[in-house]
Amino acid sequence: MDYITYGSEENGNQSRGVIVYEDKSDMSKAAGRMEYMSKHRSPLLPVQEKLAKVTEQHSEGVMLSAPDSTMILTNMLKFSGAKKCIDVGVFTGYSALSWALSIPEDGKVVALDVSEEDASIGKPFWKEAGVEHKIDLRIAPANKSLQEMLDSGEGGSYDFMYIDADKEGYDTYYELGLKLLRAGGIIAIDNVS
Ligand SMILES: C[S@@+](CC[C@H](N)C(=O)[O-])C[C@H]1O[C@@H](n2cnc3c(N)ncnc32)[C@H](O)[C@@H]1O
Repeated sequence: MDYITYGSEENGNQSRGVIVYEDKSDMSKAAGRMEYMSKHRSPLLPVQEKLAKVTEQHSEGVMLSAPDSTMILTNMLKFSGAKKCIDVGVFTGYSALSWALSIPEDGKVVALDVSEEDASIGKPFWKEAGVEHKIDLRIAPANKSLQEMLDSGEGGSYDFMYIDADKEGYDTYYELGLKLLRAGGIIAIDNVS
């Protein structure tokens, strides 16, 4: 995870800003920080551990969102009282699971991916965690799903968006995200250094 941006000028937010969270030009410092976080963060829930382990066996298991980075974001979701989230790039469902665990019972995660097969790996874990009712999985290119959400009048209503999919699509996802987020909402973007 590299940048976190807040809100949208279009939605009237006054406090838009960018935090550079990780400087990949100095990997030794980054590795030190990751080691510190791994040692001092709260433990993962057993269901998160299990899904992470299953994902590691996947031929593209390296795509799994880093549990340490994900945990920072889940804390932000809890502190900010987020209810409505968008997960762009589901893979085996680890990030969607983490957001769903961090929002209230009536919250929702709209989870977007093109691979039904990979996303289906996560479904039993969503169920085991008791959060499957919060996750609305949509299998289609994310730009199409995001545009449909805007067209159906959901602009300015989301609290949080996590972008972790095809890099070519990031500009589009970001721009559509700015329209879908409420003022003060958060967009977190993975791997953009
Ligand atoms: C790095 S993985 C996501 C990892 C996931 N966030 C996690 O928690 O482990 C990237 C995902 O983006 C998906 N993807 C690629 N192109 C896409 C597109 N155009 N629209 C939606 N998802 C896409 C891939 O199928 C893949 O599952």
